[in-house]
Amino acid sequence: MTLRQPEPIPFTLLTGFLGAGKTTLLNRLLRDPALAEAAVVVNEAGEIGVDHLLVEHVAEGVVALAGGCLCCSLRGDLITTLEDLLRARDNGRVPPFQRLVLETSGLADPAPILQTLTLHRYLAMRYRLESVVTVIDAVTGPETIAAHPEAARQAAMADHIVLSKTDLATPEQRLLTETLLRRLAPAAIVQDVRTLDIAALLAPSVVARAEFEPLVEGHGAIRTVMLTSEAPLTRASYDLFVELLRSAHAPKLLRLKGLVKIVEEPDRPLVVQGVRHVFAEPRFLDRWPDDDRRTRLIAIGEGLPTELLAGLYAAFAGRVAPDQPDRAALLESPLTPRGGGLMG
Ligand SMILES: Nc1nc2c(ncn2[C@@H]2O[C@H](COP(=O)(O)OP(=O)(O)OP(=O)(O)O)[C@@H](O)[C@H]2O)c(=O)[nH]1
Repeated sequence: MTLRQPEPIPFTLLTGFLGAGKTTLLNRLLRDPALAEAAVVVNEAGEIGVDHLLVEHVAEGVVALAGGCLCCSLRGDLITTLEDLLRARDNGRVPPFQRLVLETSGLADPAPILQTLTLHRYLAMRYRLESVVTVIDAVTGPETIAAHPEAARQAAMADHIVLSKTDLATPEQRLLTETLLRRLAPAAIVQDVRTLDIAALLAPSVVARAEFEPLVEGHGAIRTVMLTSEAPLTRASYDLFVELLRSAHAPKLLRLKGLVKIVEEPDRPLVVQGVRHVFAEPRFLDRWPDDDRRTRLIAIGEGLPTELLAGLYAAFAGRVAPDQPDRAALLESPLTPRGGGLMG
């Protein structure tokens, strides 16, 4: 009697630069019946990830791989995670998921991740790479690609590109992004997120993917700072904290995201979502996604001094809602760096 090889599980790599819209897209995909039986692995560069908390709907099927970047320090962890998932599936400890989606951190170079998965004998037998889906911000895409080699690689390795923020882009910005993508990824199928065809997005790639050597390890001067705090902020202090970060440091603050503990709403965390100077309207989750009820913020920027972000947060957490004179004082405070400050 011969043992039948199990069918390989289709696997989609979801990538895109910091804040491009990967998690937003993932949440949308996971609501689609085509992905109802998917396992999801989310990687983040911070010591403690928050992205997996922001992935809705599949709380139990989401595995977070935080603590480093998959393309640098976490390759071994990725192998272990994917092996563990298979074992749990084979033993019936998790439902027999029919697809794997791996969301990379925004700074990941996809090449070493693909190499890890395609060169590993067992994983290559059990998972079949179906496509690389790259999310590109239609507003900031060209600027990001010009400044960050990781972003250029993510675009160049895509089978499918999803253009996000097309609702915000001017016709000129969009044209510039599309023109650049035609040069960088001529074979990729480009879709607007607003008119997304999910079936087409999940279809196996038919174009042979070019081989890429991994980038040199590390991501230059980009650093991730994780802030955790028991101390809650009042809603007014939160608004001021963000206003300060945004006005004084946005040029070098690539990403700020996480959950904030708010005095007035102890049972619901406030979700912070900032990409450069653009901050989404903050919203409360219905409840804390896990037992950890601390503020957890991740800031990613060029040369971020941890102490300053923590100091700024502490300055706001330590006071009740500042009134106008206090606010003026804070804006003048030495904690409020200017010209090459927090991120400089
Ligand atoms: N207007 C608009 N906002 C969007 C769109 N896609 C994402 N966003 C917003 O952009 C911000 C970042 O989105 P995320 O989905 O968290 O981006 P990400 O790529 O997962 O971010 P990282 O994991 O930090 O790299 C959030 O505030 C989203 O609501 C879009 O198509 N239009």
